[in-house]
Amino acid sequence: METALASVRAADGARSEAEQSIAPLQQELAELGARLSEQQNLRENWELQYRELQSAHNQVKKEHSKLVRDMLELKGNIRVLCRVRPMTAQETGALKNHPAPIYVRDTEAITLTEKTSRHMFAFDRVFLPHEGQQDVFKEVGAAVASILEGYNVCIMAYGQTGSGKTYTICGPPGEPGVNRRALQELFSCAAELASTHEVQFNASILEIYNETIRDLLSPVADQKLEVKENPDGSMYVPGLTLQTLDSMATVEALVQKGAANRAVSATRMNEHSSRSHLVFTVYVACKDNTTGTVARGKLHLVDLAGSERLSRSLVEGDRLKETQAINKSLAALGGVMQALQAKLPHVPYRNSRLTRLLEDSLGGHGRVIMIVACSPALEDAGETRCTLEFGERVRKAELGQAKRHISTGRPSN
Ligand SMILES: Nc1ncnc2c1ncn2[C@@H]1O[C@H](COP(=O)(O)OP(=O)(O)OP(=O)(O)O)[C@@H](O)[C@H]1O
Repeated sequence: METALASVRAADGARSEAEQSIAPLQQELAELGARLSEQQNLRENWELQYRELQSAHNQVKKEHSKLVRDMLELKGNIRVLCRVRPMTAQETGALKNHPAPIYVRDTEAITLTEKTSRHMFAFDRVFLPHEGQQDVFKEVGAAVASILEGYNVCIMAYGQTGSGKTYTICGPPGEPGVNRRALQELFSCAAELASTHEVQFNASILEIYNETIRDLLSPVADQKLEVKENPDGSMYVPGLTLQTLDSMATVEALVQKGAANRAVSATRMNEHSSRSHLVFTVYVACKDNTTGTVARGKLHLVDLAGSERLSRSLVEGDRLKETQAINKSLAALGGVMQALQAKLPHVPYRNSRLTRLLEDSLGGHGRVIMIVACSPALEDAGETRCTLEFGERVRKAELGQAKRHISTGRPSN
C-alpha cells in the first residue's frame, strides 16, 4: 500500500513537473499562434492593398492611353519624336574645346549649331541621350495598343547610319527596343481582353534593298515579291511568310530568324544592314465574342536605311546604286509627306516600294510616329541638320482622322 501511494505521489510530482515545464512552451505556442494570425492579417491587408494599387495602376494606364489617343486624334495622327544618342568617348574627345553641336532646350525643342549658324527645331518629344528604351516606349505604347481596336500604325526610325535607329527599334540584348516592348504590350492587352475577345497575332519581316522586297522569314531566296492592293484599299505582299505569335518566346524566335536571314543576305550582297529598310509587321485580328465583329489592325515597325547624302558617302559602283535607291525611297517618303501636308489630290505612293507598302498606314487613315535619330557628333552636324529638317517637314503633314478597320466574321489575316 505504502509503495503504491509513494509511486502515485512520485507520478503526481513528475506530472506537475512536466506541466510546469510544458507551461512556458504552451505559452510560447499561444504567442506564436497569435503572431501567425497577426502576420496572416497583415498579409491579407497587403494583398488587398496590392490589388487596389494594381487596379489603380491599370486605370491610370488606360486613362493615359486614352489621353494619348485623344491627342493623336487632335493632332491629326502624326507625331515626330527626336532621339539623340549618347556621344562615344571618341566623339567627346573630338570636341576638344568646341561646344557640343546639339543642345536639348526642353522635352520639345532642340538647337543645333552647325559651323556658325544655329537652328532650332520643335518636335512632339525630344529624348535626351540618357533617356532609355522604356522612356521611348512610353510615348508610343498607346498607339501600339490601338491596333487592337482596328487602327493601322506605323512607327519609323529615320536618320543617318550610326545614329541609333536599330538601337531604338530592335535594341541590343538586355535593352529591348520598340519591337519586343510592343509585342509585350499587345500580349498584355490581349490577356486583359481574354474573357470577352478572341485575339490572334501574326507577323512578317521583310527588307527592301535596292527597291527589291525580300522575305526574311522565307527559306527561299530571290523570290519575286510585289506590293498589291486589296479591293478595300489595304496593302499586302502576296507570298509573304506570316508567322503566328502567341508568346514572347515565339517573338524572340521570329526576331532571331529575321536577323539571321538578313545577315545571310547582307553577306551575299557584300553590304551592310544599314543599306536596306527593315519592316517588321504585326497583324492583329481581335474578335468581340459578344457582337461577332472583328477589328483588324496592323503595326509596321520600320528601321529605315541610313539617310546620308551622296556627297558625304563618296560612293561609286554598287554602293552608288544602293545609295541612289535609298535616297530615292527616302525622297519618296518625303514626297508623300509633303503631298499630304499640301493636301494634294494625288499622293505619289507608287514612287517607291516602301511608300507603296506603307500606303494604308500613311495615307489618311493610319497613325504615324516617326522617330528621328540624331548623332551628337560634331562631324555629323551637317547630316544631323538634314535629319532634323526632314523630321520637321514630316511633322507638318496632316493625316486626318484615323480609321478603324472593323468587319464581321472569324479572325484571320
Ligand atoms: N540611345 C542609345 N543609347 C546607347 N547607345 C546607343 C543609343 N543609340 C545608339 N547607340 C549605339 O550607337 C551605335 C549605333 O547605333 P545603331 O546601330 O542603332 O545605329 P543605326 O542608325 O541603326 O545605324 P545603321 O544605319 O548602320 O543600322 C551602336 O553601337 C548603338 O549601340
